[in-house]
Amino acid sequence: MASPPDTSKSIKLERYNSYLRRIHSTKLLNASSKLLFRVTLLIALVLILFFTINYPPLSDTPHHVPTHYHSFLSTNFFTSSSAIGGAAWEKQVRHSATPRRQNGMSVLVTGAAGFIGAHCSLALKKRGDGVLGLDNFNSYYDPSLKRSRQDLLVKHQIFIVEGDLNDGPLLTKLYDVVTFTHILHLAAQAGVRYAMQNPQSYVASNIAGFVNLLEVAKVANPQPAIVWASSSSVYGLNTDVPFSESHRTDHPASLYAATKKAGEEIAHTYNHIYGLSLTGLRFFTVYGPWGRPDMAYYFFTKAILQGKTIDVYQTQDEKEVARDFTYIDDVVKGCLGALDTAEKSTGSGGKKRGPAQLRTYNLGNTSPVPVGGLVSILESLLNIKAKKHVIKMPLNGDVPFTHANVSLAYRDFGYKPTTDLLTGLRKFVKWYVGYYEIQPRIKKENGVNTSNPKISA
Ligand SMILES: O=C(O)[C@H]1O[C@H](OP(=O)(O)OP(=O)(O)OC[C@H]2O[C@@H](n3ccc(=O)[nH]c3=O)[C@H](O)[C@@H]2O)[C@H](O)[C@@H](O)[C@H]1O
Repeated sequence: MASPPDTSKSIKLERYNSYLRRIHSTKLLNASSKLLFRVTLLIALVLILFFTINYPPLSDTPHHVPTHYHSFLSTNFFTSSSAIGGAAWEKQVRHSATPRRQNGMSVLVTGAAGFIGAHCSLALKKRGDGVLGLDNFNSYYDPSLKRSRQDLLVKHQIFIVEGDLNDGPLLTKLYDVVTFTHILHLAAQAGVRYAMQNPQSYVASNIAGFVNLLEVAKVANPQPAIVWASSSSVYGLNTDVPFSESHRTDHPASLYAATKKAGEEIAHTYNHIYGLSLTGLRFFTVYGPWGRPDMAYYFFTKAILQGKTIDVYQTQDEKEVARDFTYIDDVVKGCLGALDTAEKSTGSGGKKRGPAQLRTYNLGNTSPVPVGGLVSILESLLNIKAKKHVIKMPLNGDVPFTHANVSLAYRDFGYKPTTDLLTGLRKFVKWYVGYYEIQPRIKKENGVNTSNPKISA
């Protein structure tokens, strides 16, 4: 009989093989679960990234501008202040916007850290109206000047929200917190000549930004009355003098002027369709303390003090170029007059309920001065002879002259400019040398001293 086969070896082998299979399958399982874990992690990260980019939380970021506007906005736009949307922030917003007098207004001032915006904000606050500022603090000119204006406003309990006109959710949020009775819309891309360098910034602020503001205002309940900054530049190459509101404005000389003119047409549309009360103010070369460094009177002062040459423009036929320079305090009175006489908007729920007020006014000085005259006044106030380089005006959007007829503004809200160029520039120079801590060779008899002057609004 054959001996039975020795199975012990094959059983051992089988057990060993099964052990190896188990180890192998466990390893496989481990490897596949690791892979699964990594893939899940990656998907989660991608999803988080996607939602963060497309739906940024309102409360976490002060600036949430639609991505397609990013290219229009200056890099400085992204400087941040306190987080928007929190309880502390809402408290500041409410406090700033609450009027302190009976029947006072609650005004949203856009461009509040700007030249005219800062002066108007102070004037409104001083008489007991509530003011909330909005400004993007862009770097078109030295933002530290805007910060200094902000410091001044903060001292007067005026809070400026740091944000952009194109930020719809932010504007909506402001309306959720405050029932504004009025908007004084002064935020804009200003400057005639800069439009050749950065045309898109004019479209972004003066057209897209304005439309965005009106879109939010039209659905507000109640709708606010809006007073906003147009410009004397809309008269373009008009030769009828003085410029009256009924004159032609369809031949602008710069893109800046064209965007302001577009603003006037846009205002007409929102008034017509939605019953928004709209008043456009055509400002004529506004100057004064805390002014804009991109304007001629300002950078001429700087250049004269530094002994640098200034370009003084002439027309092509060698005539003097002239401007109806208007002092800031006069313009502030005009802005407040326009706000005081603005009628209520008539729409509600985004629908017009009746005809609403639509107005346009010149706010000028009614007495043009040639640029040469401006330079002579500065020479005399600074007691320094300017190094003048008289050249023909380059084709840069400038117009040869401006001259306002202000009878409409006088009739409707008593607008009457009272400051001549010498008086206004004296106040400007006094502020300038104080602000920049300059000790110029200023004649005492010019009434300019170097003590640090206060804003005169
Ligand atoms: O009323 C307005 O709606 C506009 O006013 C202002 O524009 P303008 O009236 O052009 O003021 P501004 O630049 O100070 O030039 C003053 C004079 O100096 C001449 N000028 C200028 C530069 C130069 O180098 N040389 C020179 O002679 C120049 O030819 C001009 O005659 C605002 O900037 C603008 O934002 C808008 O608000």
